[in-house]
Amino acid sequence: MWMRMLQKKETGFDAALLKRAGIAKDLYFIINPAAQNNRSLKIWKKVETRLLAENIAYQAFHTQDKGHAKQITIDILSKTDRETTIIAVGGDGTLHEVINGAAGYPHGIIACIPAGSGNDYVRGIQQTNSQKDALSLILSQSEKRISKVDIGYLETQETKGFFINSFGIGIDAEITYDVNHSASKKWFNFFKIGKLVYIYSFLKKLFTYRRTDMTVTIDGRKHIFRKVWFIVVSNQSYFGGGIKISPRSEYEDGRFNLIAVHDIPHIKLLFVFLTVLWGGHLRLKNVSSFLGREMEITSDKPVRIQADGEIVGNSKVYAAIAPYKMRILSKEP
Ligand SMILES: Nc1ncnc2c1ncn2[C@@H]1O[C@H](COP(=O)(O)OP(=O)(O)OP(=O)(O)O)[C@@H](O)[C@H]1O
Repeated sequence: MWMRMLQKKETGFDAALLKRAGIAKDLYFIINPAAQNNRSLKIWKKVETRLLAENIAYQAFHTQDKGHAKQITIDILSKTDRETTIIAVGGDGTLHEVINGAAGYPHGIIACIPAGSGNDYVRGIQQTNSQKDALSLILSQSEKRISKVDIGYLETQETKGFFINSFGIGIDAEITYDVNHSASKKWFNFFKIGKLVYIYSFLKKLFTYRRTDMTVTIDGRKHIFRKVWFIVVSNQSYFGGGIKISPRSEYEDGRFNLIAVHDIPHIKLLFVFLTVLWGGHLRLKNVSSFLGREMEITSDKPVRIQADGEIVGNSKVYAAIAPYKMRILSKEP
């Protein structure tokens, strides 16, 4: 009976119901129905079927708009001090919002059922991009699977908040903007090749993007890069839907890895992306790599900035490792 009541609740909140169910950690699923061009709902149906079959108590909330996943997360975590697992059913954008809602609540544990187009978080941090494995991980409720992961704090002229994967300034953010506003994303997702949309957009931007000079300060030390294609500051290895741009990133070491790709011709940029396949890009002369806790980047001309695949600003960004870690569920690498 209580199971049925829990499943029906989509917008309410009643921790007492879960307490009566007697489970160690409360489970809340936040589903973004718009992720992967609405395919996420089919994924959620499969998850729901398994939850029902295994008689698992949970609550589910569907987001109604951008920003809603953050608000739902705050609503859940601010009303309890019980161990609470919040599961984003969506892509990196949904997870970005959940992280922003959960930051500062030590009883929150974050997980993700991959249902987006790129899914860099599950690839790099959760360590599994299989929906089935992700759900098993969530249902195992094992303490051993909870890792304490760094998150980044970021400020631009337009916004401030947290990120978990990376942020980037330059052509990567222009591609992010293009992908999120193009009709082609729908078609790539339709044919289940969602991450190829980034490559398609990259090829479109390659000959139109205007490189700019950027000034970077890393833990107080200043560097100037000329004709920058992009600078990415990573907490984990992957960005752009599976590109292993930052293979040396460790998400528990209290440092970011900054990679700047600068002052190279168009054709060589293609070569850089080929060498990424085996990590060879880090040995190229105009690919610079630094580790640090605090970074400030200023571009000479306006250029977009993305964080976890969401556009967060233009031209100037400050970021630092946040003072607290995020508890996340992850498979052993
Ligand atoms: N109900 C909703 N309607 C429209 N957009 C929404 C809704 N809920 C969330 N969003 C927004 O949808 C956007 C895309 O979500 P998300 O990034 O999770 O999926 P994706 O783009 O398919 O995946 P990825 O980022 O991994 O490529 C996010 O910016 C999020 O804020």
